Amino acid sequence: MDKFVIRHRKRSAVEEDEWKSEEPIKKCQEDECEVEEEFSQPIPWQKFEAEGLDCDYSLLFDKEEADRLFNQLEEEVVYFTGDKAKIQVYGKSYSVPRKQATYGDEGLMYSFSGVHLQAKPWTPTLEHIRDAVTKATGHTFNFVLINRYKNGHDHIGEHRDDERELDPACPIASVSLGAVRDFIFRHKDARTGSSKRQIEPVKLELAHGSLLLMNYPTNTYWYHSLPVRKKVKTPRINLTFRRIVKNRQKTGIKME
Ligand SMILES: O=C(O)CCC(=O)C(=O)O
Ligand SMILES: [Fe+2]
Repeated sequence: MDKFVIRHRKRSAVEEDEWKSEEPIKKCQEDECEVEEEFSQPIPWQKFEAEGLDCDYSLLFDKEEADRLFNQLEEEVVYFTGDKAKIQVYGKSYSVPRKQATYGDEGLMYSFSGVHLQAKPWTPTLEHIRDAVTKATGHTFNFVLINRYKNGHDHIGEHRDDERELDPACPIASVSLGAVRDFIFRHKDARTGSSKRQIEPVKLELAHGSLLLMNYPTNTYWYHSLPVRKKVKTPRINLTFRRIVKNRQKTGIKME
């Protein structure tokens, strides 16, 4: 078994078309997926793997708690506006197709594509979610990047979170709240160029209250994206908890 897909609901015809327009994938049956229970909390984990890809997926919060956390974040989180909500590509300024915020330990900074985003101090809700992730995984985090997608038009393009200031021993822990969205991994050798290889993408759905761990070396070999899904009418908040090594701090994610 080398590929997984995790689906939580039946798709409409339009959604099926959107999936089919991306490359096909091999599906596995739920019962083929390994369930890991090696972390401190007895929540069931699904492991999915491919060449150079190692991720763990779980439902961290039940619907009631996920709803509550989503609503609290809608009250609490202050997103960047103005120049801080834009990126620079070859000297031109572009608006990011989503809203972003960064929180974390004092003095931490996140930089990409010409913007430098200072971490705001943790809020109580963010501390609560961070601590739940730590309890479930055994890993500690000093920074979170928050992306808010107002509907299915908001998205994030293919990129890797492979910056040298991220501690490779610590997975990137991605918590999703709100609308279910598709999430796609593509191997770097399956993208473009003369050495392009036939490696199937890995597609999954990130559910309300879910936790996805991207373990080393996933972000070395695989790009990921949250594509446009026009049928999605409701918002989603994603929190990627990270561990930044302070004295290595320089840049953040690179958008390509
Ligand atoms: O919204 C997501 O699920 C992904 C966000 C992401 O890739 C990132 O913050 O680097
Ligand atoms: Fe990312």
